[in-house]
Amino acid sequence: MDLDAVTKQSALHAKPDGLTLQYGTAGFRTKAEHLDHVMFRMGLLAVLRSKQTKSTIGVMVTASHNPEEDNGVKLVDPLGEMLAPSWEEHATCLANAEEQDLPRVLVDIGEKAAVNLHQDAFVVIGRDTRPSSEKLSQCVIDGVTVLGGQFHDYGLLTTPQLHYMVYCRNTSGQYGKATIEGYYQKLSTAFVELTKQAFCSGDGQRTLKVDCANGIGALKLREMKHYFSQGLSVQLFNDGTKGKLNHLCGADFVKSHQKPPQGIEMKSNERCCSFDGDADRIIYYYHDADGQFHLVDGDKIAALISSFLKEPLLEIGDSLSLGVVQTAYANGSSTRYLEEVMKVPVYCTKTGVKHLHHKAQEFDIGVYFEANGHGTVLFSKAAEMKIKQLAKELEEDKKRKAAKMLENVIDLFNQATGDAISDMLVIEAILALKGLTVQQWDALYTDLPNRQLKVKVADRQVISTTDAERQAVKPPGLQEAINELVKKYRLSRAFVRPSGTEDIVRVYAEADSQENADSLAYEVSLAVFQLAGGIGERPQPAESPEQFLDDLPLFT
Ligand SMILES: CC(=O)N[C@H]1[C@@H](OP(=O)(O)O)O[C@H](CO)[C@@H](O)[C@@H]1O
Ligand SMILES: [Mg+2]
Repeated sequence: MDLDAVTKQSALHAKPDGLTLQYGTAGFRTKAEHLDHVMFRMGLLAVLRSKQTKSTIGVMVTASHNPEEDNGVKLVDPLGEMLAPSWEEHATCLANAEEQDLPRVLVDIGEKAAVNLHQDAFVVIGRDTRPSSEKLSQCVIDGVTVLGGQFHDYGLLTTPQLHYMVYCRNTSGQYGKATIEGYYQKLSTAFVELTKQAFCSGDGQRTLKVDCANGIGALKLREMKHYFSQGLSVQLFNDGTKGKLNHLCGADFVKSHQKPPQGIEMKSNERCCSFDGDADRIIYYYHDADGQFHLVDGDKIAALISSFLKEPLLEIGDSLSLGVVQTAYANGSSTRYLEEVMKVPVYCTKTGVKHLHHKAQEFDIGVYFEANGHGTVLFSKAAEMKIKQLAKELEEDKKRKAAKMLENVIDLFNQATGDAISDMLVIEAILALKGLTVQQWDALYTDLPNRQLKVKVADRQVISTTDAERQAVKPPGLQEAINELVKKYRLSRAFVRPSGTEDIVRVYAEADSQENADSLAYEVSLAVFQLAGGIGERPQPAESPEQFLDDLPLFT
């Protein structure tokens, strides 16, 4: 390592005094103007990680669903998965080192992680459409270059596309071609193959309205839609030509406000969906004939996919294990439906896709979705080989068809991470094959009314949790208070946890009616405010439930 060169270059990306940041649930996120040094240093770290794993490492510049003025960065590990937890710690140390300590911290990480510095390094970089992203990705490149790493800058990509590129490059192209064209072709071929049957049976062409959150999803979907246009016609809204990124639109807005985005024309019973700002989440919704809004969220996506997969799995007669992974935010009705009606085992992990992804890897087929629409389905290598073999060998027509169908499903899902475009195509294929309308899909089960709130406290780390974040162990008395409040309502459940991406505590409550879910959420917020050091205004009862969401400024 040429540490003099690092020191010199680093001075051009100097760290603001006193700024400390944490590698959180989804990497570093804050106001874009504070990220120059973080980007440079993540370029350095990506080189070390690449040398250590002897693999290509990805760096994605994005702040997903957060406001346009924010930005962020995360590293992608060799098989397209999130950075290993021990390296998250290195990332935090490196990002927070004062200028004069940087060389020492760098050497330290190299030693602790036993990095062979003579090894070559290769880093791939992608960025979203934020105005700050281009300059910030140049800072990453400066960091990679000063440590002698090679790189390929893909420029504008969705987050899942960058994960895909990393996965392809580290499996010598076996997963697919590491180009944008390769991504489009792999997914659309699988989609067209999968839906051939449905469209032969005269269902005709289907249309879907897509709110692209004024983000990267719009650019990429516009390029891609020609590849699958015989099977599905997508109409793009909030395509970034006018509106601001994630402002009053996108998957996060729709899910948390439980209302449609601005900028989309919805006719009754039309199927619509929203991506988030970096196109790794998707949420569906529609207006019924009475003009009532219905949200079809990540839990319902998991239910649709699991019920679809069960059939061909039974047909091929091989006992491949299927499991569904959720978080505590999953609607209670969805868990009940999956366990009691679908008879599939359901597991709950901590919030954050890396936890769900990890758990889903334990099954032959692991379905995981956060309620907010981030998820995918993972097929173990063994399951994939088995299915491919059966698709080739089986004589009996029905069985072979089922295996072929599963083969295409494997190709259509992004095996590296949740992907709005890939999930959209899977969902559209399932609806077409099953002849289901969005209303019929929505009717699989009825969501329990629920409410999510945010509470500001002086230090959110005073709350610690256990049991996949469903129980608070600290501060003393908080869990007891929640238990008492929950007892007052029917079909009720509530929990609190410090957010990993915002400087707030999140409160979740569900109950038999919206009114009760709102009051329970309010009462629990008050308990948090009182017992966990609330600051600012005390939580108010929900005159307009949205006031809670709108009043609190995002920290990220
Ligand atoms: C309740 C909720 O939606 N939490 C989100 C949010 O995490 P928090 O730790 O809750 O801030 O951002 C994460 C990253 O995008 C996402 O994985 C997660 O689901
Ligand atoms: Mg996202």
